Amino acid sequence: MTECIGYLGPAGTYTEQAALLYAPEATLKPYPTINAVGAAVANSELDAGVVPIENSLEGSVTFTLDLLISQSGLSIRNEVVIPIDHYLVAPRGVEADVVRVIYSHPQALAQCRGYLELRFPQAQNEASLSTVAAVADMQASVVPAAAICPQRATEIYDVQVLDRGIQDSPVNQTRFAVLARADHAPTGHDRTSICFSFTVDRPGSLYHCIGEFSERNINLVKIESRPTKQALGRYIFLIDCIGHRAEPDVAAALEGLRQRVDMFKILGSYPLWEPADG
Ligand SMILES: O=C(O)C(=O)Cc1ccccc1
Repeated sequence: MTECIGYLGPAGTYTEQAALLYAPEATLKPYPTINAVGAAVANSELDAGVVPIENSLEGSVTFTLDLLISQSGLSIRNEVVIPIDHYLVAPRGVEADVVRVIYSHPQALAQCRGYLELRFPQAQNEASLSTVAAVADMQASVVPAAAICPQRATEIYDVQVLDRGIQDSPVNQTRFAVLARADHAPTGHDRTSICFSFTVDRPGSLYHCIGEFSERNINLVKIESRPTKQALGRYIFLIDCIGHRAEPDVAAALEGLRQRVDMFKILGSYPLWEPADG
């Protein structure tokens, strides 16, 4: 049966591109927010959902991290990485020198921060739910507006392209997570994502947790923290390591860590993304 896969829409977003690359045969369904995609996966309305998780210029997409931390019944089943090339568009007849508002997804605005400060110092930046929602917001604007969007959106909407490649670095890649109710079976080239927190703050707590991996020669590829949202200065740590949770060394490290912490959650083991050109 064809899989039904949700994504942060509407049609034309970078997330849709990632979903198409991941599952060209699937039925794709757009959702307005990352949380809506997560909820639809968790309640079985969807087989899977694609959401952005990390960008090479801007770092983590915190909405997605917070969703993974808080929503039960949700795992990462795969990852997809695509290059991001931003276009600046305006309604036909609106030239760059009259633009007063620029709409986009907060990640896209952040990835073009330097360009916007240099070229549009007077324009106000406005957050939209996605880069394609930004084009609709721009068209509804009563003041002259522009939007930062993917090339695909310039084909879907009747807009004029003011500029392209406007991100602050030519190397701009986003990693997307494919969310499902279960993670992936081992492939031999996997990554595992976990999160955990401590109730009591003691010297060396985090050091000993990380030691569980280094003792077993397991490579950590990401570590960061999010606020618990319960008290200032209290954090949930997120770690990615190489290997699958079913591999004996990884399983032992995870068990060792679990015994050292108060909250522990495996967000998923899934195959490492392999670029098409190897
Ligand atoms: O808004 C989009 O098109 C998205 O898919 C989110 C996003 C925004 C900016 C870079 C990568 C993904």
